[in-house]
Amino acid sequence: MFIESPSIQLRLYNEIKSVVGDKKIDETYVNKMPYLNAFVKELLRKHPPSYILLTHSITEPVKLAGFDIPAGTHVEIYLPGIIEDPKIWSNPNRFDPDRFLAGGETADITVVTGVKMIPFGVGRRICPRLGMALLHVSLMIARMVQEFEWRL
Ligand code: HEM
Repeated sequence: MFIESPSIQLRLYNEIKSVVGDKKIDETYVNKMPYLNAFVKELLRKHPPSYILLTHSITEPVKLAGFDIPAGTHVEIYLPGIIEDPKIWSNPNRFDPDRFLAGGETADITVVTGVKMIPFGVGRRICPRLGMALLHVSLMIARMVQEFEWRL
């Protein structure tokens, strides 16, 4: 997304430059970069690596969104139902890291305080390596932007 948007790429680059200088970015800097963190969050909101989470099997009859689901049913969670819902997000189809900055929208990716954004799933089977994944995605993006200027 930063390749399509030079202004986003420039903000990422400027933040890296101001925090890291000429050193190579490593994991110790990632928490000091609010724009990078907002960018990665928006990336996982708008373009989660998988649009359908892992299948879950219903162990006892349950009502979901008004539907009676019998035990034994396999349930697929389709993320665009949440990602594209204007009741949940303002301008949901717009890629906009700023939505997470300056008191704007919030989303708890660990899903402790609410289910709004679930690229890593939710509940007991939530991705156990969520922290490691966030760090690696952040570092990959930051290194790409630090080393090169990307164009379409
Ligand atoms: C951006 C990267 C990643 C994303 C988006 C992601 C997403 C997910 C999702 C959606 C699930 C299913 C949760 C559910 O059942 O509802 C999951 C499960 C899992 N993930 Fe990840 N994951 C990522 C990276 C990783 C990494 C780096 C590791 C390990 C080093 C990992 C290990 C696992 C394991 C072991 C499970 C199964 C957990 C269980 O069923 O109890 N994931 N992940």
